[in-house]
Amino acid sequence: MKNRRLVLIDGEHYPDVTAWAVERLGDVCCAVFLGGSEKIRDIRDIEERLGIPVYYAGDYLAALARALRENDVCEVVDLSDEPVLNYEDRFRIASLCMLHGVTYRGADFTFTPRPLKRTRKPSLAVIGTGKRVGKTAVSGFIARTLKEIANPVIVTMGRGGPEEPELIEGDKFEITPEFLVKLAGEGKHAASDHFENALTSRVVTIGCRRCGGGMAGFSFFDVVDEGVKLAESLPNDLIILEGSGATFPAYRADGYVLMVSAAQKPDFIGGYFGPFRLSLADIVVVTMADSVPRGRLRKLERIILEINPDADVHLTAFRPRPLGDVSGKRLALVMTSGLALKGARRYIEDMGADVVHTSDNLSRRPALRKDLGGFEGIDAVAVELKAAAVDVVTRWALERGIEVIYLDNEPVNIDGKDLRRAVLRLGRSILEGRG
Ligand SMILES: Nc1ncnc2c1ncn2[C@@H]1O[C@H](COP(=O)(O)OP(=O)(O)OP(=O)(O)O)[C@@H](O)[C@H]1O
Ligand SMILES: O=C(O)[C@@H](COP(=O)(O)O)OP(=O)(O)O
Repeated sequence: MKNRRLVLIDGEHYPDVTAWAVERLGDVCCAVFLGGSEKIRDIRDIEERLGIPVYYAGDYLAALARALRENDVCEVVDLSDEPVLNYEDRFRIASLCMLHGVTYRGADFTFTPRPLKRTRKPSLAVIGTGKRVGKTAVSGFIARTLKEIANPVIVTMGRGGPEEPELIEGDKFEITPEFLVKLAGEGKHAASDHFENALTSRVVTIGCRRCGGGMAGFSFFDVVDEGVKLAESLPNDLIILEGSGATFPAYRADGYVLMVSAAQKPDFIGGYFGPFRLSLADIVVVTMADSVPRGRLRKLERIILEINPDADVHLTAFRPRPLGDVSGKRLALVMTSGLALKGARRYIEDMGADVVHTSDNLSRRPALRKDLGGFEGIDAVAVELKAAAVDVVTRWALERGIEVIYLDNEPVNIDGKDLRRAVLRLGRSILEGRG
């Protein structure tokens, strides 16, 4: 029965002290010995004193993983402490507990995962280690790629999403600037991910709302369950579950693609709850890999493969994919960051555009409005469908009769591998595995 406890113990406590704590806890089915030898002679002494199985291995995480596989526990209680465990150790243990869906509780902390539900239809989760790491860009790429073998629907969960799941039949109608400005006029976040995915990939999308995000990746409140229920009722045969920021839907998907930005602090990938997300991943897409030195990329790859040796790691960069013709036009180019702008500008100019104005303030409305004031003599504005792209930029352009060309970000491999083939392989294994 799932209300039993596993305790973490060490040799820095006298066996009598550990036994006393186990007695006070109650309902303990087994223990994992983490190390330390100061106050014990032999692990078998502890096992005899406690009268429960004690798991032990050179690598305590391996011992804990085995104990969790072999025992149906609801929580792991940490009766250890410094110097056997430090902060890094505890976050590695916490990640493993989240992966197994069990609570990790210590003297002054508790990490509790949300139960991961299963979708009835085959599902693929597209999650990330942070905001703007490329989930939406890659999720759209995945949807366009898997349209070759499936009929996908993308369920998103943005902080600007609707209270009731909103169905956008991106496969049936073209999303225009006028349509989006009308939505913004109704008070909606018209740059929300479900609009962006429908626009860039011409697939069915369902927008949901979430508020708050924990450290392991769970949102505080969301309406994803209702969104998945709607997706299950549609004729689509594959559900793509897109995360938001560093949170992701509380579902055990059939496959995972994890986005990691090369620009993020390595500690956030290899530490805290990075190992939890990395352990879920079938494919790890390192985005913006062209914006950091090779040595840093190699270090990031080492971190990823040490934690998940089976992950298929792809080093990628983004290339702008205008959803309209930019050639021969005098353009204002508007994006969310200076790095993005620098990366995209030359590709847009190689397509024959004359970029005469730029702004990297798409997420900073006052500065963006100031930049717009200086956009003179342009034929069109090219803008990502994010942040203030509709309620500020698109509205400004339409009021002046200026064309709006939305930009998608297309992931391209810079490591000689083929992300498209990897996605097709994963998609096929999910469909066949659940077919
Ligand atoms: N060459 C580049 N270098 C750095 N950043 C880039 C480059 N090209 C595009 N970008 C940025 O990468 C980001 C990818 O955004 P995207 O919305 O796909 O991420 P996300 O993880 O889905 O974000 P959110 O959590 O907001 O949904 C965009 O903000 C884009 O401006
Ligand atoms: O509200 C949404 O759908 C997304 C995208 O909106 P922008 O960030 O692009 O404005 O925000 P998220 O909460 O995922 O960061």
